[in-house]
Amino acid sequence: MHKQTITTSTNQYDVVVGDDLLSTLYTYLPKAYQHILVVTDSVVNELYTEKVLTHLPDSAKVSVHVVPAGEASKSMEQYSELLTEAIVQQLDRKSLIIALGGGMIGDLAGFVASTYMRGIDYIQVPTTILAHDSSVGGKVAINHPEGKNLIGSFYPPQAVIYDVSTLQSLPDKEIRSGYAEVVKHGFISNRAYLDDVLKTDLTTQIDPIVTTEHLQKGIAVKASVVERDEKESNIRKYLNFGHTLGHAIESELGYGQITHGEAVAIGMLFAIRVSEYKFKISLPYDAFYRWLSANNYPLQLPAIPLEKLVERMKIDKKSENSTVQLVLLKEIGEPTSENISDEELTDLLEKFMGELGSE
Ligand SMILES: NC(=O)c1ccc[n+]([C@@H]2O[C@H](COP(=O)([O-])OP(=O)(O)OC[C@H]3O[C@@H](n4cnc5c(N)ncnc54)[C@H](O)[C@@H]3O)[C@@H](O)[C@H]2O)c1
Ligand SMILES: O=C(O)C(=O)C[C@@H](O)[C@H](O)[C@H](O)COP(=O)(O)O
Ligand SMILES: [Zn+2]
Repeated sequence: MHKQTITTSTNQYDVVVGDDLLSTLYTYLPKAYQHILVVTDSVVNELYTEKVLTHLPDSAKVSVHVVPAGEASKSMEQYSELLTEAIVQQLDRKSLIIALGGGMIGDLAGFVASTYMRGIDYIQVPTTILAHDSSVGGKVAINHPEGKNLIGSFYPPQAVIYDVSTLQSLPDKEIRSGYAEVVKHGFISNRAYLDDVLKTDLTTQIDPIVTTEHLQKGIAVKASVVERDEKESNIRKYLNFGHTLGHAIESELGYGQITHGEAVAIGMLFAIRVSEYKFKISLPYDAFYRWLSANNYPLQLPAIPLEKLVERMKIDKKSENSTVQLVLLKEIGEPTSENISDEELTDLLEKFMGELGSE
């Protein structure tokens, strides 16, 4: 078991990573709760809810709310249903929400926790590789049809309890999606970590020891950023590497048509190309492309009109005065955030989409 404490200017909480933590979940709760609402999705519910329920204290009243699996549930409708559930179950200010699942559940349940009665406690119990990223740092949100995560808050959990044995049941697509964020943490932090991650073969059974090491390093990268800039005034933007285009692709194709990580992978390829062009440098675009291709990431998209992508990118939360900001790399481990005009963005996107090809 590995424990890391996240300390920001306003908060402190533990991120505990280890095997079979679901069966000792109650020992990691920061305090005793009389009333607990477990929020999970329809897939994770079948796999892990019972284990969680068996190991919560008998003294607590526990209810479960199951949301349909998939990105489409990070919606106003599910948010509203969950708030109604919290009211019906009579959760009060001393109650706890347990977000049991991947990033979709963490973001949705965390946003409910941040707004119900102006904020109640919640803990993150991540069950995907991707959620090494989403469970840490306190960004919680739902999507709007116009754009990803447009409605949300910064609201840290009381604890993150990451039982990595749950990762054994992940389908290949979700392994790929999660590893894209691991690679992102490599690109924005250091070459040795990146090179190590790009040696991973995701087409064969993942090695739990190697993956756990990758996840712990990713969590450490994320922690060091959010500890210094919790509310994204400056360096937290770097965690958005690959996301400006990635989010535009997700919302334009329709939530859930492509996974978050798969879209971010394409976004990172674009950000690398733009970095090479802007800073007259060479980055490992080809090596990264080969790794993505060898691991079956979808690299050709249905044809999307460029102006639609540009419009979507302008809605991104980093934009100021409708000017798109892209996170670029001056070199591996040296991210920067740069404004880019619509004209330049359109030209660069056109070239990149041509290079990538469409379905
Ligand atoms: N808040 C943040 O900082 C942050 C960071 C990164 C991503 N995100 C968000 O996270 C979301 C993506 O998260 P995700 O990739 O975990 O998606 P997800 O939560 O939708 O999970 C992906 C799929 O895997 C299934 N699943 C989950 N755990 C499983 C397990 N152990 N075994 C088998 N199946 C399992 C789910 O039912 C779902 O079908 C996106 O909405 C993204 O915007 C947020
Ligand atoms: O924690 C962050 O900050 C990130 O940017 C992490 C991203 O991986 C994540 O997808 C996040 O939800 C994106 O944030 P957003 O502010 O662009 O919605
Ligand atoms: Zn992300």
